[in-house]
Amino acid sequence: MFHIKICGVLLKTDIDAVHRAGGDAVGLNFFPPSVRYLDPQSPSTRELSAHAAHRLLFRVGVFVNQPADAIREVIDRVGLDAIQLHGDEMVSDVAAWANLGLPLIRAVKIPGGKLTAAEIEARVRPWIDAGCEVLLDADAGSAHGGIGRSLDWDSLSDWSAKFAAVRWVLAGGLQPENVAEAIRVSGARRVDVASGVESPRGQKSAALIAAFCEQARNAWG
Ligand SMILES: O=C(O)c1ccccc1N[C@@H]1O[C@H](COP(=O)(O)O)[C@@H](O)[C@H]1O
Repeated sequence: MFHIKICGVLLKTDIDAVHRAGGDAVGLNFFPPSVRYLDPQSPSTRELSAHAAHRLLFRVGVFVNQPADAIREVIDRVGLDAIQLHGDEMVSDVAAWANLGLPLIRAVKIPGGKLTAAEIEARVRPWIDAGCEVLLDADAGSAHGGIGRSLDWDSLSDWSAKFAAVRWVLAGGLQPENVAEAIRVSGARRVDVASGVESPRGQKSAALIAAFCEQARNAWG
């Protein structure tokens, strides 16, 4: 689906920076409390999404606890390529979102500290079996995401080695300084970042986006 996703873009210049840096996806955030929130009713959000499509970037809509009907309205109005469910959604409800006809990415919140491969697998497996791709992020409490908290990459390495067929995305606390190490230790083939490429918080930095993408690509060789 993508290798490097820069999440929470707000401006066309952010999208141009992702394109220049060699990222292949952007996240459009539709969670109102987030500093990265985009109003789906605003014409500028549709223009932003169209600009990402023009740059051939994969557009992922980030939603928190939104019913399928509400997400359908955003898709129709803004244009998206995939849906990221980043709240407390229940796997038993997945059919409603699957009916929207776009790939589903489930953010699985992983608690801090060491976990066994079996403990991670227990959290991930129901979503994989329901047809979702999974993005592993730190538990951010009521913020749900985007707070720069890292996972225990060693634990992920044990899990991904045992369950090598699972396609997954590493998120949580990544930044230019640690993304190569995170990839090396965890074995991630895909990464996602929001706060780690911002300065100040909420404002994407073209220099940090470029450094992040370069470090990730170098780590993959
Ligand atoms: O970015 C946000 O504000 C956000 C809000 C609610 C749900 C998800 C959000 N972002 C996602 O969280 C991960 C991790 O963020 P960070 O890199 O640790 O700052 C991010 O990649 C987004 O997919």
